[in-house]
Amino acid sequence: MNCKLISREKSLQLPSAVKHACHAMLYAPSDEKLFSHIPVKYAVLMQMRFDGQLGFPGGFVDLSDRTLEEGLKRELSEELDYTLDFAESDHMYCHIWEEPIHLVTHFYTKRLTLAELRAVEAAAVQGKEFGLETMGLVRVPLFFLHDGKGGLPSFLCNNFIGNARSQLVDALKSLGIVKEEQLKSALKSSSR
Ligand SMILES: O=c1[nH]cnc2c1ncn2[C@H]1C[C@H](O)[C@@H](COP(=O)(O)OP(=O)(O)O)O1
Repeated sequence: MNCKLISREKSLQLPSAVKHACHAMLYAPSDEKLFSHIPVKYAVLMQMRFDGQLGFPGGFVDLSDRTLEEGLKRELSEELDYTLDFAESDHMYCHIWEEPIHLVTHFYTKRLTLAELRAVEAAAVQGKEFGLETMGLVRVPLFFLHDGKGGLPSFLCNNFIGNARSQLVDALKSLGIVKEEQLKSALKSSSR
């Protein structure tokens, strides 16, 4: 992937021709159980985009947005028909891309309650972008089936936009949602 880590501070000093896009991983602790006995532990949201790739909700920051977080809030409200506030502390990291356009992608994570996350899911299907820009929110299967492939390893075999796949893996690791060893094994089986 043709992108490099850059600090948030440096990214904001780049020339105005460089575009900024913000995307967010919404997640919630969950007491749900798969097949009534496998604890799910967390619900993590991604979305199926219009182009058939998986990514996180969000999009380009406009000149009218006073801050990155305001741009993210506006994009989420357009895409998901749900209003969520973001703080600078929700910013996880950002990357600069030189090809195909000069772009900085900012990645945020936001912890919700399960009730809030379900409200986001319910609102999204009513949103004006549902079935158009956004083909639907999906929960990331975080479990591992006995065959070693089903669950997270299979999910990681999908097509992801930009660096959304590594954003997902980094967030699952840094937030302690999936253990490092399990992530390594999921990445290994998904590359076979
Ligand atoms: O989830 C993502 N993670 C990293 N980069 C992403 C993600 N989704 C899109 N992108 C990149 C590639 C796109 O060209 C830009 C803008 O994003 P997009 O969501 O398509 O923007 P609009 O909704 O059209 O504003 O970011």
